Amino acid sequence: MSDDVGYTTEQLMELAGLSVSNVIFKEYNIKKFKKILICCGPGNNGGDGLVSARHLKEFGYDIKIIYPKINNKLLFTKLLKLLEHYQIPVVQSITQEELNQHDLIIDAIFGFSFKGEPRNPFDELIRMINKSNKAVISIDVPSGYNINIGDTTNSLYVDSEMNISLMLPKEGLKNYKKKHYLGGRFLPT
Ligand SMILES: NC(=O)C1=CN([C@@H]2O[C@H](COP(=O)(O)OP(=O)(O)OC[C@H]3O[C@@H](n4cnc5c(N)ncnc54)[C@H](O)[C@@H]3O)[C@@H](O)[C@H]2O)[C@H](O)CC1
Repeated sequence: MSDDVGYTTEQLMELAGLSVSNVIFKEYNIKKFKKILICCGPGNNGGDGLVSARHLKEFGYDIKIIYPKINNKLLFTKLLKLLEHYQIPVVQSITQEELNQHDLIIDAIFGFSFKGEPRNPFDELIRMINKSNKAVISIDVPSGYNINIGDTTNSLYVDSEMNISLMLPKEGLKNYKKKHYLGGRFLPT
């Protein structure tokens, strides 16, 4: 699959994961934020998380991935294989206590294809992230946000301190008040 400027999803994901890693390296001092947990969802947003894991490990961070619903498409199988080579642990469930042992949490659970309210097991994971009081950053959109209207009353979403939008900020982030980066591939207008 490719977009209208000829990049494959794999290439765009690689650019996205690299951009995310560069922002984290700039913003989160490696001594203070050594241990990073990357929470990956079942779609391409989760794929961005899997890519950034590899780059962040190259930068020197200790990385662990929680990936509750593994995507069986070839692209994801290849990404997981690479992570094995990098000796990055991938688990399918985590306790609150284990999650709290990290210095920084990356929310790569849902991006622009999220709909409705987060379902099991991601609802519980989002609650655990919000309970942790750790630094949390979101990729593309805070998971659980309605991408058209943002956070809605009573909705469950990741309360991150920073968002890294990919390509262009989504409509729902119009009133986003936290730190906000733009990364990934910039499409010509
Ligand atoms: N070409 C691009 O624009 C690129 C985008 N990138 C990133 O990919 C995401 C969008 O990816 P996509 O696969 O379309 O969807 P998501 O990752 O957002 O999630 C889909 C996944 O989630 C499940 N799901 C949806 N709603 C729920 C729910 N309420 N509860 C539980 N599960 C839900 C759904 O079934 C799917 O399995 C974009 O934001 C960027 O981060 C890449 O960078 C590549 C290029």
